[in-house]
Amino acid sequence: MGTVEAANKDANGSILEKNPTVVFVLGGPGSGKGTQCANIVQNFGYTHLSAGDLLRAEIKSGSENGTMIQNMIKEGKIVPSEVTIKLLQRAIKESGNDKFLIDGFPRNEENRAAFEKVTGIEPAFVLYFDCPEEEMERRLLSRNQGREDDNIETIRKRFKVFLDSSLPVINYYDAKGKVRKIAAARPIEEVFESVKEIFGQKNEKGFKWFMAEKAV
Ligand SMILES: Nc1ncnc2c1ncn2[C@@H]1O[C@H](COP(=O)(O)OP(=O)(O)OP(=O)(O)O)[C@@H](O)[C@H]1O
Ligand SMILES: Nc1ccn([C@@H]2O[C@H](COP(=O)(O)O)[C@@H](O)[C@H]2O)c(=O)n1
Ligand SMILES: [Mg+2]
Repeated sequence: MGTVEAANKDANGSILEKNPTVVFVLGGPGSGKGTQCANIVQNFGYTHLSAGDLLRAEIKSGSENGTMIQNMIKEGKIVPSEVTIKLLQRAIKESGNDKFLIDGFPRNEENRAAFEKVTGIEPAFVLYFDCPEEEMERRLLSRNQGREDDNIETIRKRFKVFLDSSLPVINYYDAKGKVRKIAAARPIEEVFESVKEIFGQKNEKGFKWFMAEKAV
């Protein structure tokens, strides 16, 4: 199968109608990915797909994978890619859109390689919210959304997984010139001003392509 066909394969191996634009939104737990994605959706017409939200919805749906997912999330561990990618592909197909913010994915090398292999999709770029742990910890402990993983014990495990498994994925994309790094330890509106600079400027492919070596 050629690249274009591979790029359009869905969860069942059938061919998707569109070849979507994908932006991966990465950053540590509590760095503000979900908050900023909501702003991007309002301003730039993307569909926001949070891998964590899709996994939590899968638990609630009573799926056969529910208990396994719940246990992984409680431990801050990464759910096998096969499960998460199926959820993402289904959401992409059901959205009817062709522009996606994929938030919290890929979280490790297995996520990254499996998504590329199964879908053939390369991200347009990777938005990386860079935030110190102390700030992320403060935010998570006062989020109050009833998440089972927003307790200090699980938060520490999530930070370790981020450093050990997720940062290498960000470094992988950085080496390909695809990372747009944002200094995230600022007020929400200020962070969004930097985000807008990245989404607001376009070239013939729809984006301003540049090397963001420093956080904007
Ligand atoms: N720039 C900011 N300044 C202060 N608080 C913020 C900022 N951005 C987000 N928050 C708050 O911090 C908490 C975490 O934000 P958010 O849920 O967007 O993070 P996240 O990166 O999606 O986290 P997770 O990976 O755990 O899903 C929320 O309560 C949110 O309101
Ligand atoms: N690619 C992913 C994304 C998330 N998880 C699990 O969900 C938890 C919460 O994710 P958030 O993005 O909402 O913080 C995360 O700690 C993982 O347990 C995953 O397995 N794979
Ligand atoms: Mg989130």
